[in-house]
Amino acid sequence: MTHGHAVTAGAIAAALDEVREARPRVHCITNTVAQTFSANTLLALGAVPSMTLAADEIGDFVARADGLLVNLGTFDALRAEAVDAAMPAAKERALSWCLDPAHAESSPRRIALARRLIDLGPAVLRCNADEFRTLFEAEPGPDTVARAALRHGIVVALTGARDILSDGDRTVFLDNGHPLQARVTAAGCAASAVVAAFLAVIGDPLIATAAGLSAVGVAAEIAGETAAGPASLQVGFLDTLYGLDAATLQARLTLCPADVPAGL
Ligand SMILES: Nc1ncnc2c1ncn2[C@@H]1O[C@H](COP(=O)(O)OP(=O)(O)OP(=O)(O)O)[C@@H](O)[C@H]1O
Ligand SMILES: Cc1ncsc1CCO
Ligand SMILES: [Mg+2]
Repeated sequence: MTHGHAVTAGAIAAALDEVREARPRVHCITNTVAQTFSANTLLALGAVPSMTLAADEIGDFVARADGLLVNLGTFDALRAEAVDAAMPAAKERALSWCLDPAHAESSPRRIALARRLIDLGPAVLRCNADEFRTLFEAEPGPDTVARAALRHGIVVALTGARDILSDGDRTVFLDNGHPLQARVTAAGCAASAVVAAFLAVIGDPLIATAAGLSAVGVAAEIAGETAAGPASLQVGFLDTLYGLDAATLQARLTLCPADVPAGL
């Protein structure tokens, strides 16, 4: 395991500016529920989404992309073929990609798929607590997240009221966000798309993940201050993400290192 730099508020704020400047193209193999909101979230951030799934052209899209998301929600035959057709191009481009094992807990097929894709080496696995429990057969916590990251050589980002992020060496908590996010469908899927955009630009995958999830969390938190419910949260989130500047992100960031015992 290579030891990366400390995950600092300054590095996270700088990452937002870098992503805005780079305008990365992010190809998303994602579920039918998440597609429009994820594309709008990427556009609000300043990234360029594409969503095509057809096996005979997805390779061309990925060949032009800077980032890639694979999300297992509504994982039908079209999406299964899309993943197989996309992977050679992603490998050729050496893309750092994000895996979202949406609803892995719901079927044995989904668990097997998620495990097969983890073995293909995503840079980041972004999951919720149910998905984490199912995939790693452990209760979510900083030590179990760090152990999963270390075992697979990836960043594991577990989201919820408190996000826990680890690359097996560095483990951090992020407390930004708003409870109404859990009442907007595919908020986590959109967060994974944002992580894919940051991975396309930022070389350190843990810093990319922390920056992506904190941009989402801070935007939701600000939007939540005036939202009347889930619908206005969703609208306000897109507007706030669009207008979010690095100084506001840095000022509102609630990041702290987690103390994980050595020798996992
Ligand atoms: N109670 C909460 N308080 C603050 N932030 C939250 C809360 N619940 C979720 N979030 C935030 O919402 C975002 C989505 O995470 P969540 O864990 O709900 O994803 P998910 O379960 O995969 O969602 P979906 O499958 O609907 O896309 C994350 O950025 C997370 O930090
Ligand atoms: C509701 C739903 N069903 C499959 S994917 C999805 C959105 C993310 O949970
Ligand atoms: Mg999810």
